[in-house]
Amino acid sequence: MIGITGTPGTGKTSVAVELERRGHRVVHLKDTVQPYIIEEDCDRQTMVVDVDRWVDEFEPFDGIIEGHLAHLLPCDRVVVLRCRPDILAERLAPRDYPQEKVAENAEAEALDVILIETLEEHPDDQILEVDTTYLSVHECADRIEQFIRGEVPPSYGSIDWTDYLEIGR
Ligand SMILES: Nc1ncnc2c1ncn2[C@@H]1O[C@H](COP(=O)(O)OP(=O)(O)OP(=O)(O)O)[C@@H](O)[C@H]1O
Repeated sequence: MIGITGTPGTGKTSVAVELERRGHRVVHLKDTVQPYIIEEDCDRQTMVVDVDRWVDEFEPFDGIIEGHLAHLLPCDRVVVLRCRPDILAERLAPRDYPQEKVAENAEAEALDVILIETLEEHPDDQILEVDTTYLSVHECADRIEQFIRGEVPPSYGSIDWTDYLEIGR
């Protein structure tokens, strides 16, 4: 099972749809969490999920799981999509999120939050970080397919976006 994770707006859904089009079996996290929703957080326009129970009850499969919690699952390998925080804020702009939520996501991206969480769950040699800032969805899908085939080695840690901590504030 390959996980595709990342901060909202990094392009997980877009690349997963492309990989699905190329014949991969893809499961979208948002289609699996419905039974685990505890409450709706209206201020943050988000659902609160019982993550522990969702992880416990998730049945691994041979394919790709896409979503911002995918790295918490027992994946064999994990792709962490990244996007430079200022560009991430631009990608999130059409969503009509409160400014606070855009800034929160940009800050999480600047602080490598999802990568750090991924490193807490998975060994180094199972992780590929992909900077999508200047890659098309097709190019991201190519990179992930190469990683799945073993043609691109695991790697992470070359990104430093601490200069972008104040984006959206
Ligand atoms: N590689 C890319 N280059 C440029 N724009 C992209 C790229 N990937 C996605 N986008 C655009 O960024 C926006 C967010 O993409 P997408 O919904 O796929 O992100 P996501 O990580 O799945 O977000 P969420 O976690 O909220 O579902 C969309 O408008 C999409 O068209």
